[in-house]
Amino acid sequence: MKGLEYTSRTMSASMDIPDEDESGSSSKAENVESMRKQLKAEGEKRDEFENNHMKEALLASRRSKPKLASAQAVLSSRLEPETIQKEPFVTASENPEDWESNSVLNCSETNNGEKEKDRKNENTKYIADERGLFSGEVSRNNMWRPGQRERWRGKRRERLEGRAENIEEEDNTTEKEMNRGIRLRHRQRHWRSKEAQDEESKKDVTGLGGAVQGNIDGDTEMRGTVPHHILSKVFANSFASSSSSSSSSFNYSSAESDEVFSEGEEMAKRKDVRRCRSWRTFLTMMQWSKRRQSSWVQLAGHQGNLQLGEGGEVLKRFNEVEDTCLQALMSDPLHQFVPHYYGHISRNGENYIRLEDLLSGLKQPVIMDCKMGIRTYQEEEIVKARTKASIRTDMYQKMVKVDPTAPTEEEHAQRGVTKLRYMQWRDSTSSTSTLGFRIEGIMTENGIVRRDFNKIQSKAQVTETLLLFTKGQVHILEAYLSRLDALKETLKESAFFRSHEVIGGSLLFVHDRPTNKANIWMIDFGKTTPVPNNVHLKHDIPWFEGNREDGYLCGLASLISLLHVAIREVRGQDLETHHSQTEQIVSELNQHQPGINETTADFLKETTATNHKD
Ligand SMILES: Nc1ncnc2c1ncn2[C@@H]1O[C@H](COP(=O)(O)OP(=O)(O)OP(=O)(O)O)[C@@H](O)[C@H]1O
Ligand SMILES: O=P(O)(O)O[C@@H]1[C@H](O)[C@H](O)[C@@H](OP(=O)(O)O)[C@H](OP(=O)(O)O)[C@H]1O
Repeated sequence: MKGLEYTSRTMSASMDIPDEDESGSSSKAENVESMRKQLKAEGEKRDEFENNHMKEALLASRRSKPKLASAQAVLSSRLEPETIQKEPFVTASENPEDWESNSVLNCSETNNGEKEKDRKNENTKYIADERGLFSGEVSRNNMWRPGQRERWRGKRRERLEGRAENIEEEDNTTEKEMNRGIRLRHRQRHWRSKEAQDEESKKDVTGLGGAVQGNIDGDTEMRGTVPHHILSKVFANSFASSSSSSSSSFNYSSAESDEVFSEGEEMAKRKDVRRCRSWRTFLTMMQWSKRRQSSWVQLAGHQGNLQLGEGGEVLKRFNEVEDTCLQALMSDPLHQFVPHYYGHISRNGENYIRLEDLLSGLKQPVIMDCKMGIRTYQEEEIVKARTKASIRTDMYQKMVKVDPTAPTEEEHAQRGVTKLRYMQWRDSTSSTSTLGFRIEGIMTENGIVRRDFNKIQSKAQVTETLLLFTKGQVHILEAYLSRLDALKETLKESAFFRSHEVIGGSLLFVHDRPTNKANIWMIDFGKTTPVPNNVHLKHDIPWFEGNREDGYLCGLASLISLLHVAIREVRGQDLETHHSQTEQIVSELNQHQPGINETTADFLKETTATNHKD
């Protein structure tokens, strides 16, 4: 698992924000204060300018309705936005690489309750600070000590171009204070973004819908809001990480930014640079947007049920059962395994659940959807089949396509089957009934989607598919294994899991080589229902009608066990290769040094075996 990073909120909670150094002389404090004023004034102008372009960009993007790639599986965004999502805009690294990788890290934020509370308090403090410190007019020229301005400009340019680490390394207290000023501002913006996001989520949960217009609390900083839900989140993260880490890499570079401005030219050039930066921001934003939209895919499930929202979130057709579950899950230990729930939204008369896009920030996601449980139909389906069974032609056709001999004579004659019959047949011909899960679909690194796993049933076939999915990369298999172990532990503590029959829920496996991330998420709660208080589900015992058992833990245990098998297989193959290589070395040595004794040969074999094991 070395080197592989989880994208879970818990494990990625490393989005560190630098501690403010409270010490310092009063003159330094004055400098910082002046700096803040300076930054505030500059920032407001720049924000206004950039936001105008951002708005144009968003309008243009709406007009052009960005196409979503991959004909097989990617859904096109068919919805016209009615309203604009309100999120605070946070300027950020212009390097889209940073945005993407950090967007995933953003997730970490919701997991650590105490830490988050502290940060929020801190944030409140910063907002108060800013209101106090940044108010009033500032005369720029009297803010600078001789030479300080040039140094600062140089450093600022460097920072924008990708040498943030140098700034940190410079032993110049004044400039460090200045950078702290910037970080303070970025951090403040970051937290405002988060607060506004939280605020919006709350409104959504209470049923007010996702779209809110206007400023929050009349805060003047909110003038700079950009109606891009995810972008602001990503920007915020990007900033938090870029400002927090001295090793942040800004790969962005430009010809203009290499120039050193003279005093006289300074203002005009700065304006130009800002304009260029705005356009660059716009272009990179569009590129980013196009890229991430094209990587989103609906692998399994009802085609057309899901789509990528305007703001980058996933919109799933509203289902009250699922909505209720997601709300409950947000305050359950399982929330770290569930996409973040942002409430619901109405578009063109249709209601949607807004969910975190689990592929966001990934460049070449490889995905697998495993439907969990020893059955995929609810008990009510049995009742329906007994009472008012409707004959499904579509299901008959799906059945015949997989196995023409599957329907009975009667079913052939009526060219239809009941839903229960079809679902039971699906469960029994796949690994659902025996292993407690089945593979629904896989998308490979090159975007090819495969859903032809209907007949994969035996342990050997599943193991082979797991190896195909991970390309036999042990560190990925191990990362998944570890995540499943963590899920198993969390399920034991989950009140939600104890009290719900989970039918048709999936585990979404996602790994991404370029960003070195792997994760497993619980999705699809459309058929997850609470059981009466007197029913205590075990999730790992056989089902019979009435006991509501779903066998979710059977499926999890099978998956864990098969991942072990897959790992052993890869290791075994590696070991075989190592053995044959060692044999070859020994025989070559023997040719050159005929006296090589058996102990040396054994030692060599043993060493390669031990190395391999490590
Ligand atoms: N939050 C998410 N982020 C990214 N992709 C998602 C997300 N939720 C779902 N998907 C994609 O959509 C697919 C289907 O999701 P889901 O199982 O929730 O749909 P469904 O229509 O309810 O499925 P079913 O027909 O099995 O009930 C998943 O396989 C996955 O590829
Ligand atoms: O995967 P398949 O073989 O295509 O079969 C579908 C699958 O079992 C879905 O889970 C089920 O929807 P529900 O989970 O919502 O019942 C759907 O029923 P439906 O056609 O009645 O929607 C089936 O057609």
